[in-house]
Amino acid sequence: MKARKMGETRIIQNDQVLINDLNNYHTLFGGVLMKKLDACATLSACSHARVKECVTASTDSVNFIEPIRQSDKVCIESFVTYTGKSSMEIFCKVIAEDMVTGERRIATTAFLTFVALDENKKPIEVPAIVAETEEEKFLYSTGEERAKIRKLKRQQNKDIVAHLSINKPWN
Ligand SMILES: CC(=O)SCCNC(=O)CCNC(=O)[C@H](O)C(C)(C)COP(=O)(O)OP(=O)(O)OC[C@H]1O[C@@H](n2cnc3c(N)ncnc32)[C@H](O)[C@@H]1OP(=O)(O)O
Repeated sequence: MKARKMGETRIIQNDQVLINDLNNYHTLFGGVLMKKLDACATLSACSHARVKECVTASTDSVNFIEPIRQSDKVCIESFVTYTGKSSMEIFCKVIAEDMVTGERRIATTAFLTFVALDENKKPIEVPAIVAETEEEKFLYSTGEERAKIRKLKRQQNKDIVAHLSINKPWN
């Protein structure tokens, strides 16, 4: 399977901040942004795997670094930064740009893990990824460590799930 360049998986979405997407503090709702990240990351994953279905397996912490205001333009960038057998790590970078001053700042970052599925909804192998720019090379070189932590967290979560009740809370 031929490796794909990170740039080929890069999705860029520019957006305005709509009034209905604001919270009580007049900044963009975190949940609204998370939905946008998931949508961009899906396109990055599918561009890499070239299959019909790529599902979100997990999301690492979403880091809300700076609030996003209504006067900002929001630019979401997502691209594949690391791959396993069937899984893909997608990095999302959100830049808020003040539309009056033009000042740009990193507002949010997140890593999401997607899994490519075949026609029978089973995990299917994905191509390797090739980093080209300095930013891409840094993200790739630190990917193995993040993958290890994720594996550990998955196991921890399995232990938690094994202890969860599925009884109706009111019984
Ligand atoms: C775009 C959307 O909105 S999709 C909707 C939300 N997402 C979903 O509904 C997905 C629901 N979950 C699932 O279908 C399954 O749990 C799957 C497909 C994610 C994993 O299926 P499993 O049968 O557990 O597959 P398996 O154990 O073989 O793991 C497949 C790969 O996923 C990775 N993986 C599975 N769960 C996780 C997780 N929580 N975090 C990170 N990676 C994970 C595995 O490490 C493995 O990677 P590799 O192939 O690169 O080694």
